[in-house]
Formats: sequence, structure tokens, C-alpha cells
Amino acid sequence: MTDVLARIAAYKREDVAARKAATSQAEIEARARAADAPRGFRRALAERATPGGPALIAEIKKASPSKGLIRANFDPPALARAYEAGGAACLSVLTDGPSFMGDDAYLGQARAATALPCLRKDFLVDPWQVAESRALGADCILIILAMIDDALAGELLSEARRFGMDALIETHDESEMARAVALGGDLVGVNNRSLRTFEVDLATTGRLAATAPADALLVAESGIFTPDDVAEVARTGASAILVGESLMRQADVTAATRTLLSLG
Ligand SMILES: O=P(O)(O)OC[C@@H](O)[C@@H](O)c1c[nH]c2ccccc12
Repeated sequence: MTDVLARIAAYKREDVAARKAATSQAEIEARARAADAPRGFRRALAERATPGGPALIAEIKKASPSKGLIRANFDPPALARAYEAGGAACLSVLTDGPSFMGDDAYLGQARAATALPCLRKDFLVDPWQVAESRALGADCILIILAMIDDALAGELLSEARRFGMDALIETHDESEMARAVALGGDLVGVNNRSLRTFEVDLATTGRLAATAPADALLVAESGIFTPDDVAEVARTGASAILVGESLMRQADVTAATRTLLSLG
């Protein structure tokens, strides 16, 4: 595992231990059951994707470990509405505080402002966090294979299904893609950003698409800045794209989203 992920996993495990001590599995599960019903995340992507035009998962992200502060004027409900108006199919909301300046509250705020299904973008190291994600309103969770073993990944996936959520399984290389296939993932992400160098190579999507599960919906993640980038990952196998920084840096997020998607 890379240093960044190892550092994040360490503080997450401590954070989750404290949260579990404060809220039992039964209690978090009751909150999950009481939450607004899940919106179909994978279904929304499948409905929106066309052959040359992948569906957009638009990310609400204030900062990142590699880029520092990305957007100063940060208003999750306004950003959610701007993305929806610009043509996004789904939202991704960073809830991790220490590395991304996120907050659990941003997820519910963004979700309440739109009709779009929402991914809770965080680092899951314990099945308890799946119920917590649902309680916060998440329609989809993220499973980062680089951070956890197959046993835990399988537990996170079955917990997500138990709560009626989708799970985006994130891969970085061929061995992680093989693990995603074995897990039976139906929504698989290829992160084009190296965890080691933070460098982006959009060719990663096409390389891993070749061995992706046949019936999985493939999401190209990270480093997508232009309509040409969108066309490239669509051509090499992506039915959806996950975009944060390039849209977060624009003053007019709706216009930038429409431009990226070539909606004129
Ligand atoms: O801002 P970008 O380069 O458009 O990337 C978005 C998204 O792919 C990235 O934020 C991301 C991909 N996988 C993650 C895992 C955790 C946190 C963040 C991420």
C-alpha cells in the first residue's frame, strides 16, 4: 500500500473506533433504515450513458492531498444544483475531513438540494461505515481495493446490497481489476491517478477496461479536464466519468459542466 493510503487508513481506523463506541451497530442500522430511500445510482448512470457520451458523476470536493485547496467559495447545495443543471447524472461528495476538507453534513446537504443519486466519497475500513453511509443519505459507497483485502471488500459489498445501495469498486491496476471481477462488482471504477506519484494517465482506463467484468458499468476516474479527455475514455471503454477538480475550479460550474459534456 502507498504511504498516502496507509496514513489515511490509520486515522480512519481510529476515527471509526471512536464512532462505533458512540453509536452501536443496532443504532446506526436503525438510522440507516429511517433514511430517505436509496436513489438508484448505477441505474441513473446506465440510463444517461450513450455510446460516445458517458454519464457524469460530478464531484463536490473542496481540497485534496495532491492539490491542496481547490475551491474557496464552497457551498455544497449550490454546487449540487449547478451540477444537476449542467447535466450530471449523479453526484460524488467527499466527506473525509483531514485530507479533503470534507464533512459528513455535505452529503445530506447536496442530496437534499437535487434529485440526483449521491456517492459518499470516503475511505471505508469497517462494515459499520456502510450503515453509517446509508444513515447519512448515501445511495452508493466507494470500495477502494488498494486499501483493503478481499474479505473486507466482500463484506462492504454485501452490506451495501443489504441496504439497497450501489457500490463503486475502485481499481488502479490489473491485479485490482482481477479482484473486482472475482468480487462480482457491477459498477467498477478505474482511477487514472497513480496513488504513488499522483500522476494521471488516461490510458489506464483503456488498459484495464480490457479485463473488466463483462456486465459491469465502467467508470473512468480522475484527471478528466476537456471534452477530448471525455471522448478518449469513452472510446476506450468508459460508460461513465467521475470528475472533480476541473469543474470545481470554474466560477460557472453549470456552464463548465455543459462544455465538458459537449452539451453546447
Ligand atoms: O479531481 P479529479 O482529478 O477529477 O478526480 C475525481 C476523483 O476521481 C478523485 O477525487 C478520486 C478518485 N478516487 C478517490 C478516492 C478517494 C478520494 C478521492 C478520489
